[in-house]
Amino acid sequence: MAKVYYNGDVNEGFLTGKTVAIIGYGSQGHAHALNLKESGVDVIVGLRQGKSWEKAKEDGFNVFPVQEAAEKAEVIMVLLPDEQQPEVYKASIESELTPGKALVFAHGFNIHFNQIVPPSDVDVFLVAPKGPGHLVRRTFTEGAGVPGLIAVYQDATGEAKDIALAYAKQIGAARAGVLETTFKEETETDLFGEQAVLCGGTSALVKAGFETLVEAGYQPEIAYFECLHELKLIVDLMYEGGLEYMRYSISDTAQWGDFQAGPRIVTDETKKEMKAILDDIQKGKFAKGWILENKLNRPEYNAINTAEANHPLEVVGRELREMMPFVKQSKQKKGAVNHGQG
Ligand SMILES: NC(=O)C1=CN([C@@H]2O[C@H](COP(=O)(O)OP(=O)(O)OC[C@H]3O[C@@H](n4cnc5c(N)ncnc54)[C@H](OP(=O)(O)O)[C@@H]3O)[C@@H](O)[C@H]2O)C=CC1
Ligand SMILES: CC[C@](O)(C(C)=O)C(=O)O
Ligand SMILES: [Mg+2]
Ligand SMILES: [Mg+2]
Repeated sequence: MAKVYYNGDVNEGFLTGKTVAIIGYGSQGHAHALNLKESGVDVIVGLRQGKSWEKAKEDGFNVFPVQEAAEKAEVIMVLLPDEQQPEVYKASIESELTPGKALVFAHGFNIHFNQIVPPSDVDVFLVAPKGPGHLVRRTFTEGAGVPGLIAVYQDATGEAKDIALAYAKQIGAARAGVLETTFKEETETDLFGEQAVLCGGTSALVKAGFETLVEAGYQPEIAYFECLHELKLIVDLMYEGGLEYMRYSISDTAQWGDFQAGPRIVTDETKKEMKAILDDIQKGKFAKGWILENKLNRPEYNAINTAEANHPLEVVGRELREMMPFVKQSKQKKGAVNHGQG
């Protein structure tokens, strides 16, 4: 079994006396900055002028233009959107990477796919929470945490792994468990997970279920509750106790249906497609396409995004959630709204 690091295994002292610059104050950025600050770490934030700048200031941070923040810090955590990172790195971070500093990421994309090539005399590592930033923040405030991965790409100081572990501990990840990996493994598994299972696979499953019921004449509101709203309640049980606990809680009728229907939905064909998706990731085909899509100003991304927002599932869901004030809406992932509450 792999070594899993918990709080007691980690010496947070490796961050003592170091200033950490959090570059970006979005989903991950606000969570890392606030969790580190509340763990006693000296944190500054690097941004461009705009909404996030104001939000980070409201949250009590000293905020600087990216280059100034990178200049002031020993540990520079890059929490900008992946596609923005290479340009900002070239313009404002590279020049501030004096020997012995640490360049840090929450995802290995730009290092693994050679979009950022750091100098050899700095530490380069990643601390990648295995969960959305708003949950990294929310769980931390609740005394819990989201698991994380660390990986060292360059160890110029001889302390890169210890600093990575200390960072992971101070954002709360070692409360849940931290594993060591490589940039390659983190990048490929993260892309696969979000595409095939967590985001792509789940969204497609929910939509197909909703459409099947509505096309058969059932009420959209019932289809929404059945295929989307209740998914959270079912996944919560899996989170707490695996498939076993979910199946313990559901009826035996549902469990028999699960055994019979599941393999008809996720078939050998589906698994073959999953393997093809993984292959595209491993060979760099997905990365190449995403980089190109951004160079072209995201024509396909924007068109799909608009169509998805207008899908009947989303329309009916918005109306139903209005009547459920207890369902939190962390509305603007990218907009630094409601970051404090997750
Ligand atoms: N989202 C998640 O939960 C997870 C993300 N990651 C990784 O974490 C990293 C950050 O992702 P995520 O948190 O989603 O990013 P976001 O899209 O939430 O980041 C947006 C932030 O970046 C700022 N920003 C964007 N462009 C620039 C720029 N050119 N110059 C300065 N600031 C800029 C925005 O400021 P402004 O308000 O001015 O636009 C905002 O503060 C990525 O590497 C991602 O793969 C890893 C695990 C999970
Ligand atoms: C599942 C999506 C994710 O990988 C994440 C929240 O971990 C991301 O890139 O946002
Ligand atoms: Mg992820
Ligand atoms: Mg990801």
